[in-house]
Amino acid sequence: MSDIREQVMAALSTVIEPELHKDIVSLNMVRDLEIDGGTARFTIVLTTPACPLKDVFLKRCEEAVLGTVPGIEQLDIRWDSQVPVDRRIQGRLNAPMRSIIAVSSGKGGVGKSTVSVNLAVALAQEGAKVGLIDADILNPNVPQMMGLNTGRPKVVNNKMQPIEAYGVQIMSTGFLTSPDKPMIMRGPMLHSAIRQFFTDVNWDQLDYMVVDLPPGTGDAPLSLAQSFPLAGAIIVTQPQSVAVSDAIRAAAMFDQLDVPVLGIVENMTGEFFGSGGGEAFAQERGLTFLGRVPMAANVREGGDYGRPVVAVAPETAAGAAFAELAQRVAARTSVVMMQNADVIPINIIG
Ligand SMILES: Nc1ncnc2c1ncn2[C@@H]1O[C@H](COP(=O)(O)OP(=O)(O)OP(=O)(O)O)[C@@H](O)[C@H]1O
Repeated sequence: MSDIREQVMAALSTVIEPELHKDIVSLNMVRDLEIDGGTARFTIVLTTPACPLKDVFLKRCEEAVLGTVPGIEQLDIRWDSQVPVDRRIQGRLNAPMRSIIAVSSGKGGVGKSTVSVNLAVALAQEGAKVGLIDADILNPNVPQMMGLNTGRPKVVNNKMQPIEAYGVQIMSTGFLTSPDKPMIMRGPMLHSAIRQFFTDVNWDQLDYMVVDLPPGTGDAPLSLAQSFPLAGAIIVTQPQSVAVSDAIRAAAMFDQLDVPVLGIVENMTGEFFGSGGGEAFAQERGLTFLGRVPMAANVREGGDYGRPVVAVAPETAAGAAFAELAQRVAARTSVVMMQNADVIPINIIG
């Protein structure tokens, strides 16, 4: 029996993880192999629950094992996932989260908060544990976009309780102020307010913390991007060239700060703003193009009425675009994290 197990493992070690370019056995993604008659049963541990490659793995494992290991006629694969752990978060923030993803834009109004909200909801729909910090302290839009009008968060053990909607844990200054009494804060106060959102909130153990940064490349986004250990940043742009030139500035800012750019999202494509500017920019700079989201009435209404389109209309073009976007972001985050020396990959977590 152990002989067959070894043969199955040897066959599986020819299956290469397409994005990490290593075989799935040395990555320790194959666990708990059992042979039961003609069935090989095992678990594959992915680097994200939102993995777009499950079908590819299934097919490649079948090709590797069936017909090469005598007596094995079928595979019974169970799926599990472990998002890599960014150790800098424990060291610098002591906050219970594995990775932090910033959503940014070169200028205001391009749909950064809309992308943050739908990305967070889509990742949660895939089974990830997700938090969302609205770091746009002076113009917090996340509560409205998530349909939350809840008042102040409860305090438990001297920490605020995050407020949950659509499976996502959320913290925003929108919960602490009212639109007619906006917060007046200067740089250092803004900064310590956001730090408290990481450290003084009772977050569950999260796979992904999505941070909706303030727009642009001014002091506030710059100092935030600099002081929190980001796995990487997403840049949202509209397709037209004026918007793209602002996105170029955002990319340059992250380069200077040594924050990896996870990729470019082109939002509001269609007749009005056109299409393709964000993708062309990504190609020119050697950045990943994460996808485009069409300009659609249901996206705006979703924001206005607090019903994220990826949750309430996943079958529409915009809903499907956000779901695909989330998978690409998750896959890209794993790849970028695994290249970072401060990250504990799945092959060590055991
Ligand atoms: N794909 C889309 N189709 C239609 N409307 C959209 C789309 N994306 C965003 N919007 C709408 O555009 C407006 C601006 O979006 P949003 O608030 O997300 O932008 P932002 O970049 O976060 O802005 P800010 O600079 O204020 O933070 C909102 O009314 C939103 O509903």
